[in-house]
Amino acid sequence: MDSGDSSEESPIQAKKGKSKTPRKPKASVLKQKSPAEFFAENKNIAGFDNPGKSLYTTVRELVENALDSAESIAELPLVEVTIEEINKSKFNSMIGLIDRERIDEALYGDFETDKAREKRLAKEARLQEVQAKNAALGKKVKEPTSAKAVKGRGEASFYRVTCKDNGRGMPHDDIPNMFGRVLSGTKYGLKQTRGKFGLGAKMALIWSKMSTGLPIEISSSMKGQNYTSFCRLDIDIHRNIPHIHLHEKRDDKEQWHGAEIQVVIEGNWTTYRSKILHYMRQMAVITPYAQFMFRFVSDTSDKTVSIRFTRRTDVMPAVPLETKYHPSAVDLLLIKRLIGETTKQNLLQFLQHEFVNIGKSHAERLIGEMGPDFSPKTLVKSLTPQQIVRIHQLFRQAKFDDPSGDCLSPAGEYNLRLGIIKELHPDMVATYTASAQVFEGHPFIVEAGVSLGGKDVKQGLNIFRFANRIPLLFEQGADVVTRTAMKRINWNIYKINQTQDKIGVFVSIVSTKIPFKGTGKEYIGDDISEIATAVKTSIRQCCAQLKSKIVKKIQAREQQERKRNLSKYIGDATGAIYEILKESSQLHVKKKKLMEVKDEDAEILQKVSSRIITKEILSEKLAQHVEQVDYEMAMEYATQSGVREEPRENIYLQALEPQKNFTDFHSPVFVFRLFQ
Ligand SMILES: Nc1ncnc2c1ncn2[C@@H]1O[C@H](COP(=O)(O)OP(=O)(O)OP(=O)(O)O)[C@@H](O)[C@H]1O
Repeated sequence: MDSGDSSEESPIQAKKGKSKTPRKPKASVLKQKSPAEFFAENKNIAGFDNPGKSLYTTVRELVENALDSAESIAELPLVEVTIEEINKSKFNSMIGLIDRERIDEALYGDFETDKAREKRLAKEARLQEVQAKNAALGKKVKEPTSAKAVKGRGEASFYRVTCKDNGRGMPHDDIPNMFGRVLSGTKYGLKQTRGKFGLGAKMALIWSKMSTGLPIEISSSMKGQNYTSFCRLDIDIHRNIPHIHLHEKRDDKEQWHGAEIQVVIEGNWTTYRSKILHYMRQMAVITPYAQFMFRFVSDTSDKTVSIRFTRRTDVMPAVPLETKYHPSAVDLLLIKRLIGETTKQNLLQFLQHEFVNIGKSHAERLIGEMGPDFSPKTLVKSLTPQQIVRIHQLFRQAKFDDPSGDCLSPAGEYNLRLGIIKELHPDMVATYTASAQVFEGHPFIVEAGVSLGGKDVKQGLNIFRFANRIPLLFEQGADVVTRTAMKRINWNIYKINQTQDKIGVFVSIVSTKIPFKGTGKEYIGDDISEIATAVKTSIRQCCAQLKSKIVKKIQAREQQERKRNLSKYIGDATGAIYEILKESSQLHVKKKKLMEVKDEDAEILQKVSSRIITKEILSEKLAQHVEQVDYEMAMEYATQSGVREEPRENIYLQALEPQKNFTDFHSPVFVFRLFQ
């Protein structure tokens, strides 16, 4: 398997050896690798970089398969994910290995020499001292990390990951190939799906084979079947074929349809816990019509986690449709493949039926342009390699209408908004769906949401990215969404403070081809101008909606503050005025004749002494006056800023389903659209 055979030595290494005559380098031997071998050796390509990431990717692959499966039969998804921690002795008993006590401690990676122990204890004592001092000064004290708690290099953690769904299930006979043959799947057509490569589930199996040696177990039942298929298998890495341990039909007593996949792998819950929980939460945001049950089960009960992400709506995006290729999205190889697969006889039919946006007359014109050795009747299977190159050249140069986004299935503004509200509880949220656009012949749709405030949201930008309704959690920095939100949106002009406010930015991109960058399906590059522009426009549209709400809120707050400021002094002012009035009224009674008091003032003083004017009445009148002044100030402000009528506000409506039959009613201030 390993081409760099360890027995081989380089000429440089050989020189260092005792022998004076350098060994001859062996002639390189031609070897082949199976796809399974390749991915086993380069598992980071598929997101299996280390045990922690492998646990995360396994969960992700199984959940995405479960959703694809339920949605393919238009069933509201119900997905149950359980990660069960398996301690070492349980794992050993599972594989039939007897637990052995350590005899020669010094053999182990975590062995501590007396000197090292002394050093560690001294360090711990010093740390404790510092902490005691800090505690005495009322400073924050960090939890001490005991060096003993650090695991030895060889101490692995094992987990049983189970994912159960209510999807389509799988045909009994196909199961072994679906799980035991790398690069086999049912999602290769030109269609918006979460899965694409026919790799994910097999990678989980390869990782389990590499880390625990245990097989994968699949239970599945399809609608209308009276049995459940059960299959336990692993993969023959060298031959890239399934190695079946057990494959049988069992009674389906529950009338269940769906699949349950179970795999035991090495992982690291401690380091990837938050990533896995974030992933589940973000999946719940973009899939509010699904019900997710997530459990982490451990012998240590305080580690146990159980979270239900409840379904909030029955409105499910339409099932994405398989579409044909756009002429500008094909290469030579693809044209050859389409020629090989087509059922059409001649070139005219082939062009019309195997591609989108080529009608009959358009096809005739294209054939005319190809040259004299082409005719509408040319048999497509008889095309020479040169002729195929000519077709390809013309496809690259000719003008075609853009493909429509009808085959795509975005989450929908309704679902996106609902998902954000249900998981984040923001103070404000705005959403926007851009119309379908095209990149290299592939249609794509960008949807965006921007929220302010909410639970578990940090100050500043909180970016949530989705591609074909999969949350993307890694490689955030280089992603088109992150870059756009950080660099190309002037948040200030929308009255949003980029560093102080808790801003949620949600961008979901769906397409028949997501132009992922890098090796994993982790981020979309910033270099595709069509996508970058659509992302920017969508975020800005959301911000514009929020701005009108924010301005209203600021005005209301200012008015409240003005009123509060005035009201604040009512008590003191009343007290002071009343005291003066009281004193004056007493004086007035005593020296009535001596004092020169105007009639109306005398009347007031009279009312004060006869308690017709009391402190309470005075306070009440002042409060009424503040109310009046406040109203007048608000009116004056409104007149100055040009608002002469009731304030207007834009409303943003989005149809739940893109329907074409409608009637518009126009008024000077709005258009009312009625769908039939
Ligand atoms: N839960 C499931 N329900 C029904 N079919 C499933 C399920 N899980 C896997 N499959 C089938 O097995 C095939 C292989 O799955 P796998 O995860 O290896 O690849 P994929 O989902 O097609 O693509 P990707 O590697 O991009 O995820 C799928 O195409 C699907 O047909």
